[in-house]
Amino acid sequence: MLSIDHLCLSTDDSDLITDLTLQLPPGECLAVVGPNGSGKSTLLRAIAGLRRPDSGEIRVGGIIADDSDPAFRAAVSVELGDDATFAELTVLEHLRLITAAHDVDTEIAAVALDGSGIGDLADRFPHTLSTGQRQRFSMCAAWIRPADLVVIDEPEAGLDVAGRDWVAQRIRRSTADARSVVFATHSPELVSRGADQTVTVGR
Ligand SMILES: Nc1ncnc2c1ncn2[C@@H]1O[C@H](COP(=O)(O)OP(=O)(O)OP(=O)(O)O)[C@@H](O)[C@H]1O
Repeated sequence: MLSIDHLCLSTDDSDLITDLTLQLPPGECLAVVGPNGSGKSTLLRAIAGLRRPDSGEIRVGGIIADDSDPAFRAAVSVELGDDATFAELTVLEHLRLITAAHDVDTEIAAVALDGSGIGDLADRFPHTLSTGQRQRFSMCAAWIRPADLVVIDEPEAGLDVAGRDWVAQRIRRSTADARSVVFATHSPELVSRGADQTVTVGR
C-alpha cells in the first residue's frame, strides 16, 4: 500500500532522510521516531504529498504522493496539526461536513465523537476546546475520512492517560479494518502498542 523507494529529504543545510526504502502493507502501522528537529514531520509531509522528495519516490496504492492529485487525496487522510476550522460550525457540524464531502454516512460523525470521549462537546465550537479536546476532535476528523492510509503527526500530543489509551486503541482498530497508519511520535508506549514497523530518523 505505502511504498517508499530510496527516499532522500534535505533542508538547505542538512540531510534529514537518506536512502529510505520500505513497504507498509494494508492493515499495518508505521511509527516514525527520532529527536526534535530530526525530520519526522518532514517525512510525514512527504508521505502526505505536501513536499516533493529530493530524490527517490513515495507511492500510496501505486499513486505517486502528490497532494494536488485528487486520486492521491482520496487515498490518504492527513492530520499534521495545521488544520483550519470554520468559526461558525460546531464540532459535530465539522465532522458531518467531512462525512458528507466523502459521501459516507453522516451518523458516524457522532459515533466517532462519542468514541473519542468528547461526545458531550458536539455543539461547541472548535476554538473553544482545550488542547487535548482539540486533539481528540482533530483525530476524529482524520479517522472518519474513508482513506486507505492515515498519516498523523504526534497523535498523543496534549492527551491525558485516557486519551493516549484511546489513540492506541484507535490505531489498532484502523489497522484491523485493513487501513494503514503512519504516525510520528515521542511516545515509546504508543510505538509498542501501535506499530508494526518503526523508522528512526536523525541518526
Ligand atoms: N519550513 C521550513 N523551513 C526550513 N527548515 C525547516 C522547515 N520546517 C522544518 N525545518 C527544519 O527541518 C528539520 C526537521 O524538522 P521536522 O519538523 O521535520 O522535525 P521533527 O523531527 O518533526 O521535530 P519535532 O520532534 O520537534 O516535531 C529541522 O531542523 C527544522 O528546523
